[in-house]
Amino acid sequence: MSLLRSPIVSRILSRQYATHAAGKSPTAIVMLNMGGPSTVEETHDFLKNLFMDGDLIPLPFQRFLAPVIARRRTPKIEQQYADIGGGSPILHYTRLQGEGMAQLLDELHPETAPHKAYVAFRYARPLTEATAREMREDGVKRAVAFTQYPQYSCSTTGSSLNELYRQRNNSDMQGIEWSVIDRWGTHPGFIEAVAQNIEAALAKFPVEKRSKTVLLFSAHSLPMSVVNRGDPYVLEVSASVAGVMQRLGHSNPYRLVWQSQVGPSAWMGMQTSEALKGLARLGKKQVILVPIAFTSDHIETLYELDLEYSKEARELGMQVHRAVSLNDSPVFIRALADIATDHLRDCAAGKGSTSIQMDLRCPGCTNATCGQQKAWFKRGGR
Ligand SMILES: C=CC1=C(C)c2cc3[nH]c(cc4nc(cc5[nH]c(cc1n2)c(C)c5CCC(=O)O)C(CCC(=O)O)=C4C)c(C)c3C=C
Ligand SMILES: [Fe+2]
Ligand SMILES: [Fe+2]
Repeated sequence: MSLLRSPIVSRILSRQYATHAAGKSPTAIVMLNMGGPSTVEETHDFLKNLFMDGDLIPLPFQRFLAPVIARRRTPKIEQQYADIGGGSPILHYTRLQGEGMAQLLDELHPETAPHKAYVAFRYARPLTEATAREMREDGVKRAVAFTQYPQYSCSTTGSSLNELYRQRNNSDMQGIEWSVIDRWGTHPGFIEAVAQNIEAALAKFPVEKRSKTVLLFSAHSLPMSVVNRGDPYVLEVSASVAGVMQRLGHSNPYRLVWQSQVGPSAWMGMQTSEALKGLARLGKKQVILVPIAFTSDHIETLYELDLEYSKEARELGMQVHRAVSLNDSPVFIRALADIATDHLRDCAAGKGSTSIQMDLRCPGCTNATCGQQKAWFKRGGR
């Protein structure tokens, strides 16, 4: 079937036509995430943008060092994207999730309809500038910055919000009223979607082995320098794990471990790969790996968990399955729509344009942009 004739594409086109015909500018729901290279060739630009980001990796002489590090790292990471099928699926799934969410939102919150999902990535296309251009062309006057990181960190959601703030004087951004959905790691719909994927993975083990299977929740680690300045990410990931375990009725033993450390500094542990080795040594050989801090597949699930760690674990005689990522889960897409609905209702009720928690900077934060950004969003982006 040609792409243009597929039911999902024709539904989206007819919604866009209806919006245009009604002459009403859409309420923009801007899906913020880091992004990933959609093709292997985009890997270098992705890494360069990533290492240029002082909110994620503050480097001395950043403008000079970042391109050097990116170039050196590119061949290894290109190979990893080639090994997972030729690129990151983040854009594919973010668009799918956003379009599904916007459709549900039109029904759940008709007061602000029509809704249109936009994607603004921090390090890969579409970058914030391109998204802002698209929003101006659509005549957007009201926008919700909706982080796609369930748990807040200054190095992830904070970085995306700082970038939106830096772009505020861009002519495409003028006249837009903003509000922010800055975290949602304990939302019941998110918890339910993760729990259902764990149950499906548990079903792969024979009934008599199921309750002994260890659930190993794995999240991208953070440098200890970030944790120690009071970043809320570790606390919020832990809260997500607690929520999932409560929903599962504490049916299994579990741990939260951390993956994907980069570079020589100290990072939050225990590392996922070490935890698997430790469990093998203790004779706990049935494990389910559960990605808990990302909403779609990416290099950390498809390469690190599925290819690297699972292979190592099998060599230690372990049986390891991975809970699938949220990707196209309808339960998750409904959760996104519910989160956005609650937010739009709260805004209409005058309850503020960000969460109360977003107002509080990390006690050790010395990044002036963080403070200015929070104040700007609190004023509705004015
Ligand atoms: C919640 C998720 C993530 C946090 C927190 C996070 C922090 C963080 N990351 C780096 C450095 C790198 N991350 C890289 C890739 C990458 N990171 C995440 C998520 C989080 N990062 C994802 C989903 C991805 C992959 C994207 C995809 O596959 O599409 C990379 C590039 C890959 C590599 O070179 O290894 C780097 C570098 C730091 C320093 C950091 C906290 C400060
Ligand atoms: Fe990362
Ligand atoms: Fe900060």
